[in-house]
Amino acid sequence: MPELVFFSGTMDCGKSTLALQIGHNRSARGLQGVIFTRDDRAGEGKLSSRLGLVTEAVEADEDMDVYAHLVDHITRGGRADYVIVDEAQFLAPVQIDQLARVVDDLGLDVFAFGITTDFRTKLFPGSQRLIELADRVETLQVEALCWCGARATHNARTVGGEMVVEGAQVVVGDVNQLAGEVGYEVLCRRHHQRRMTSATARAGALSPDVLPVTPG
Ligand SMILES: Nc1ncnc2c1ncn2[C@@H]1O[C@H](COP(=O)(O)OP(=O)(O)O)[C@@H](O)[C@H]1O
Ligand SMILES: Cc1cn([C@H]2C[C@H](O)[C@@H](COP(=O)(O)O)O2)c(=O)[nH]c1=O
Repeated sequence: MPELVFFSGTMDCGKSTLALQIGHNRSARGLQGVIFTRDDRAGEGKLSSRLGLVTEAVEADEDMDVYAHLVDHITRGGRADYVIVDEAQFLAPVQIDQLARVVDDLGLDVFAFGITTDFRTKLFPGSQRLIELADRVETLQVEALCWCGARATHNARTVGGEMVVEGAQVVVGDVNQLAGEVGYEVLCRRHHQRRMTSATARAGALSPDVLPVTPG
């Protein structure tokens, strides 16, 4: 049975790498996929992984009907044996419904990859709809880690290493940005709740100890 599968996790946990691997393994067996993405860091119409691999993809603009695009592709004689969607959190809920229709009406597997929550721990609308509609939600096996060594479960947005909690939901960016730039850092829940990034934890460790207070 064809499935809609949502591979979800934090930033930097290997989602795009897995998307590329799934595509590679299928193309090695003669299958042809259609790859969609939206707002990849590498630019329009790209699916890129931090391991250095990149492939061409169809940019799923906000007003694209993904189902209609695939029907048109097939009608024109194009092949579509399966579908991959990276940065799926950026898709509109209606586009996730279209992906479900691709599974149910066109009989294709759809593998969607995306982060679940934004820098304020709120679900992205696209991810919410995927959780609602997917046949399976899979967590990636390779854990991204918080600076403390615990499994990273949340995404923080940072400016100069300090966590910010206000701003637009969508700001394309990366982890390990230079000081002063807007960037992201993955944290465990405890440190996300306490707004402790690796930079603020380091600064705290370097500050001189407070003198012990002796009862007078
Ligand atoms: N130099 C490296 N050597 C080995 N693995 C790396 C290196 N750089 C990145 N990675 C791996 O790539 C992962 C990020 O992969 P990527 O597919 O770009 O993540 P995502 O799409 O989830 O943001 C990291 O968690 C790490 O496991
Ligand atoms: C947390 C968060 C992330 N983003 C952006 C930053 C990146 O461009 C992508 C995630 O890409 P990755 O391949 O999973 O690393 O999402 C955002 O726009 N808003 C956020 O709150």
